[in-house]
Amino acid sequence: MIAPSILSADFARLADEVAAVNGEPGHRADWLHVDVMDAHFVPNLTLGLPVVESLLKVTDIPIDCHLMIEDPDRWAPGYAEAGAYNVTVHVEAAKDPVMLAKDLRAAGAKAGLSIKPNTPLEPYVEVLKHYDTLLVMSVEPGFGGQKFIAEVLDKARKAREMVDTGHLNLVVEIDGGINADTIEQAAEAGVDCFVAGSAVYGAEDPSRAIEALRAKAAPAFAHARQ
Ligand SMILES: O=C(CO)[C@@H](O)[C@H](O)COP(=O)(O)O
Repeated sequence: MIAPSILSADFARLADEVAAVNGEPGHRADWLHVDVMDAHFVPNLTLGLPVVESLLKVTDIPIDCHLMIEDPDRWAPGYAEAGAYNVTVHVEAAKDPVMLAKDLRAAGAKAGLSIKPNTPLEPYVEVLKHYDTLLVMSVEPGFGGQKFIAEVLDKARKAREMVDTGHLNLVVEIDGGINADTIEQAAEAGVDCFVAGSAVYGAEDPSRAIEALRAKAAPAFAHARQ
């Protein structure tokens, strides 16, 4: 799956920017990645629930909210109640991630857990049994257009192995620095869903960029599953 991140879109023309990734099958975003930043958990400020509510009115692409905020236990369920498809919180910020996953699911969303590049996976394997998505950050959260940190692929590989052996049941998603040069390595590592901001919205034709990313990932994705 390809999930364009609207962080790299033109915020003054959001509805048009969303329409630009809602093309024919093959050119269409599978999920629309929405980065919520609070200027506390990360040093950047983006958008919040009112904008997500507006986006939900203009698209049927499942909305994948990535909450880079403090106190997600308090704020994240609101995004699920609004109708976001997947709501991801940071393990470094959640106070009770197991209870939070239950709250998100009870509100009708998939529950996602994100880990920063320097956060190890192992301590959270039991917690991840309550989640539907693992978002492996391949840049420090906060800004688009950063360089891919290849070292995080070990975490994606471990997660894939646990999914394949039935220890976990989740979508492995990666976020940060994904482009035509890096997507193959991520697909080889067993990633299912690729967030791409600048590689999609920095392209002249975002829907063609999605198609190109998918074409790069597909053979490596298939190879990793042989
Ligand atoms: O969460 C984040 C950044 O914190 C991402 O979703 C970025 O929006 C990805 O942008 P690119 O690295 O693909 O340009």
